[in-house]
Parts: sequence; structure tokens; C-alpha cells
Amino acid sequence: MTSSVPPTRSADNPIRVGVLGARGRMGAEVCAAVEAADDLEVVAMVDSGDWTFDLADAGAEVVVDFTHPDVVMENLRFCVDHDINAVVGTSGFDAAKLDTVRQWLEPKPELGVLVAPNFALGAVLSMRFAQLAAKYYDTVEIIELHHNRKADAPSGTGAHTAGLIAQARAAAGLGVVPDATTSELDGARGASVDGVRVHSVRLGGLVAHQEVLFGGEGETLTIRHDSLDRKSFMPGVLHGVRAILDHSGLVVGLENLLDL
Ligand SMILES: NC(=O)C1=CN([C@@H]2O[C@H](COP(=O)(O)OP(=O)(O)OC[C@H]3O[C@@H](n4cnc5c(N)ncnc54)[C@H](OP(=O)(O)O)[C@@H]3O)[C@@H](O)[C@H]2O)C=CC1
Ligand SMILES: O=C(O)C1=N[C@H](C(=O)O)C[C@H](O)C1
Repeated sequence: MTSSVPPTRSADNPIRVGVLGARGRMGAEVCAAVEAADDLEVVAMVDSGDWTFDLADAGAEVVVDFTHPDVVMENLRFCVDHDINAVVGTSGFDAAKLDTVRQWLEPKPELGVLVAPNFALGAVLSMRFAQLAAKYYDTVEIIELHHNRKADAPSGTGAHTAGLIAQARAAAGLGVVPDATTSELDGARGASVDGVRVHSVRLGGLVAHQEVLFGGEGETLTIRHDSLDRKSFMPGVLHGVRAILDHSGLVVGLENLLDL
């Protein structure tokens, strides 16, 4: 990804980054990517059981959080209380949690928090494409496929995509997605997220994948994205770290920091 944020900092004065979940699959990758960037430096690596006050003591300007849906709100509260900007990849955000973060940020106009369901450029683009296609098709379903160590289902990306499609359908005056099923085994039709069915596959060997399937008269459209390596998320994470310093308040979705 080419950054639309011109580097404002240099190796002499790098952006000081703290990483939460630093020993996890994503956190370890983030530490390596930040260390490899000339204009960024890791000043704190924090994982479960470590003391979070390291972040404030280390003078972190931006915290990157890839932890767990159950702890991310507590981490964000800490960051806001200590005037640290945040770039959050951890999943599990619903409208209520996002509203809470907005409220925390109200008295802190100088602070920015980015919550991004997916940092991979292709995933961001595929969500945009799905948003564009939504009004043209009566029926739509999402299949998200991930590694079997993932804590949550559906994925944050799947839920976010469903929300974007639902908004586009509503704006176009489309009603509920037609479905004639009258008899089903529990779970057979997936979870309904904002009226869109999301099916979650968990399989060893996978990283992160998603298909959005649209169906109309005599045709289907499938929009598929595959993250084959966690490196796919890194350009987006670094872009978010650089860009959030120039933003205030809550930004939901990397697309809002890109020129899409
Ligand atoms: N937005 C995006 O583009 C992406 C988002 N994700 C999301 O990121 C999150 C993490 O994923 P992944 O790296 O695979 O998960 P991992 O389980 O590999 O890593 C999470 C790490 O966070 C640690 N941790 C737990 N609680 C805390 C805490 N309170 N403070 C600091 N560290 C803590 C865990 O420690 P322990 O194991 O000891 O509990 C673990 O080391 C998930 O929600 C996932 O869905 C993942 C990929 C891309
Ligand atoms: O847990 C993961 O791996 C991922 N989580 C995010 C999600 O829940 O959408 C992003 C990506 O799909 C990988």
C-alpha cells in the first residue's frame, strides 16, 4: 500500500509506538513491522500479565492493540485516560462499544482512535466493492473463513461487511433478503447480522478469507479476498499509526484514512 500520509517524522524523531498483545500472532508481526520502519519505533511491548503502565512510562504516542475482544475496551480506556492515541485491530466491536469510545474521546479533542475491522488493503477494497454492489442484488450472504484459533465468530470483518451491505440496501429501499426456509437445523443458515446471513468456517491452515455472494436474476457475483499471510495487514497498520496522529475522535474503518 502506498501511504497517502507523507512521512512527517524521521529516524531522528520517530513516532513512539506501544504494542498491546505483543506476543500474539498479530502483535509479534506488528513489532517487527514497526521496528523495520525508519519513522517508527517500538517503545513498549505489552502482553497479558505485563504491567500496562509501561505504555505511559515509555512515552508511547500511539498504541496498537491486537489482544482479545474481552479486554480491548479496558485497554482503550487506559489509553484515553493517559492521552495516548490508539490503532485497534482487535475484533468484537458493536455499535454500543463504539459509542462508548466516542464518549470517552469527547473531552479529549486532541486524541484519535482508529478501530479497523481489517487492515488488509484487499479486504478494505472488497468491502467497498460489496457496498457498491449491494443495491443491485436481491439476495446476499457472506462466508468468512479463518484459522481455528480464532476466538470470535462471526469475524469483525464479516460483521462490518454485513453492516455496510445492510446500510446500502436500506438506502436503496431494498427490503429484507428473501428467504423461503421454513425448516432448519440450528445454525444451518448462519448468523443474521443486520439482516445479512454470515457463515463462519474455522479450519487449520487458513489465515483470513471472505466471500460475499450476491444473487440476482440468472447471475451471481462473488467478491473474494484472501489474506494468506499476516504480513498482509502490516501496511495498513503502519498507515493507521502515521495517519491517526493527524485525526481526532473515533475513526471506524481504514477506508476512512485512505483515498478510496
Ligand atoms: N483488524 C485486523 O486486520 C485483524 C484483526 N485481528 C484481531 O486481532 C485480535 C488478536 O488476534 P491474534 O493476534 O490472532 O490473537 P492472539 O491470541 O495470537 O494474540 C493476542 C495476544 O494478546 C494477549 N493479551 C490478552 N489480553 C491482553 C491484555 N489485557 N493486554 C495485553 N495483551 C493481552 C494474548 O495473551 P494470552 O494468549 O496470554 O491471553 C495474546 O498474546 C483478534 O481479535 C483478531 O480477530 C487479527 C488479524 C487482523
Ligand atoms: O482473527 C483473525 O485472524 C482476524 N480477525 C479479524 C476479524 O475478525 O475480521 C480480521 C481478519 O479477518 C483476521
